[in-house]
Amino acid sequence: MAGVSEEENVTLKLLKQKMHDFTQERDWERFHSPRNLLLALVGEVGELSEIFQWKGEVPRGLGDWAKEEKVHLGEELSDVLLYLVRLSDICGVDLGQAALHKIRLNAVKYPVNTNNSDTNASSSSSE
Ligand SMILES: Nc1ccn([C@H]2C[C@H](O)[C@@H](COP(=O)(O)OP(=O)(O)OP(=O)(O)O)O2)c(=O)n1
Repeated sequence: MAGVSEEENVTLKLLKQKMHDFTQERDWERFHSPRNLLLALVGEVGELSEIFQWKGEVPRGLGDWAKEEKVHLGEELSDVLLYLVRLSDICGVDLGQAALHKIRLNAVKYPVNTNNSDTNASSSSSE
C-alpha cells in the first residue's frame, strides 16, 4: 500500500485483513466462530433496520436526513459488511469471487429483456 491512500483503495481484501488484525490483537479469535459471527451479523442487520423502522418510504439519497442520521446509517451498514467479510473469511469463502460468480448466475437467470418493463424477479421465478 506504499504511497497509495488506503481510503481510496478500500477492497474486500483490506477489510478482511483489518478484521483479522483487530481480532488477533484482542485475542478474540475464539469468539469469532461461524455461528457467533452469523448471530452478530443478524444482530447488526436488526440495528440497521431500526434506523428505517416506522419512517415509511424514504427518498433515494436520503436528502432530508440529518447528517448524524446518515453517519449512524454508515456505521450500521459497516457493521453488517465487516461481520459478513469476517464470516466469509472464517468459512474459507472468497467473498469477492463468490459475489462475481453470483452476479454471473443472476445474469443468466434474469436475461436482459427487450420487453424490459415486465422484467423482475417475481415474473422470472414463476416461469
Ligand atoms: N466480538 C466482537 C465485537 C465487536 N466487533 C466489531 C465488529 C463490528 O463492526 C463492531 C460491533 O461492535 P458492537 O458489538 O459494540 O456493536 P455496535 O458498534 O453496533 O454498538 P451498539 O450495539 O452499542 O450500538 O465491532 C468484532 O469484530 N467482534
